[in-house]
Amino acid sequence: MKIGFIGTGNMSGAIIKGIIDSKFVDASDVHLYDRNVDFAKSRAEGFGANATDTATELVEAVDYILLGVKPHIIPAVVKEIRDSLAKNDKVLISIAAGTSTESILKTVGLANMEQSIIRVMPNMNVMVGEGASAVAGNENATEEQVEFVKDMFGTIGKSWVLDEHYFSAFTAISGSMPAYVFLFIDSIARAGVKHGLTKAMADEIATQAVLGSAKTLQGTDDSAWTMVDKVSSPGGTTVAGLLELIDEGFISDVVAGVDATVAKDIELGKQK
Ligand SMILES: NC(=O)C1=CN([C@@H]2O[C@H](COP(=O)(O)OP(=O)(O)OC[C@H]3O[C@@H](n4cnc5c(N)ncnc54)[C@H](O)[C@@H]3O)[C@@H](O)[C@H]2O)C=CC1
Ligand SMILES: O=C(O)[C@@H]1CCC=N1
Repeated sequence: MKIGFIGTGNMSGAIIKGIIDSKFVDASDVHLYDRNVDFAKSRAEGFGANATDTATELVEAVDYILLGVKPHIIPAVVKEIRDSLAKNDKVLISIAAGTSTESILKTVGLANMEQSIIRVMPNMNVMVGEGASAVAGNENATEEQVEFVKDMFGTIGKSWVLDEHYFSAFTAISGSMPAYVFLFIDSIARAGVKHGLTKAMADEIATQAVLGSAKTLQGTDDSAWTMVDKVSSPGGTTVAGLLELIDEGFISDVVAGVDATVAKDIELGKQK
């Protein structure tokens, strides 16, 4: 299968790197187009992939087209490629936050074309093969097409087929989550600096501690909460810090952050 990317910024770049590194696709079967044509060309050169001068040229060249542009740009891009889509049996993939498959069909008049659209919410960690991506097909997408896209994201992390209804929640606890984890790591490291470590050393230690904790949790049947108990020795250091964190609002702060992310995703959807 040939896969095309319209918009080759941060997220597309992470996905392209992931699917080429994992050998899901050969670089020669990847085609890139960006409004900034020179940028797409240099990206393509770096990956050993192809670049096109127009979006319609890209559509002609591939089987699956991933829209890697910001949510508000989606209608303009789909309008641009609508005629090429109509002539061919191509599958559209959208990774845009707050953008339902139905809104893509409606806003750009694809509704009469039985256009297959597959919505994916990945996260930045696809870059290192550790993404967490949700996949949902619209009513025109075949099971085979949905499976193909699930497999594509499954080679660069974990992927689940998920009802679109849950995409806002998924965006909050996965799509946006790397930023929140980076903030957590930075906060931990900063605390280390307060207590005398260098920032470089503290960054490295905090990153490894978070990585190891995630791996430990993945490797056990115990819940996160049970693991909290296992680290907390009676009368020890952990429980002292834990109670202070909870007292200072750690749990409710995290939930409030997730709530705000969900609300923004819903708001983005309404702006269409
Ligand atoms: N950054 C992230 O961690 C994640 C982003 N997303 C979604 O991915 C999408 C892209 O986000 P980023 O990669 O962060 O944005 P970005 O700003 O890094 O990349 C967007 C690219 O689209 C190009 N572009 C703009 N207008 C265009 C047009 N008319 N035709 C062709 N190319 C055009 C820009 O030149 C740019 O290279 C968004 O819809 C976002 O919601 C989803 C999950 C995670
Ligand atoms: O911040 C955003 O809107 C995108 C969606 C998930 C991660 N980045």
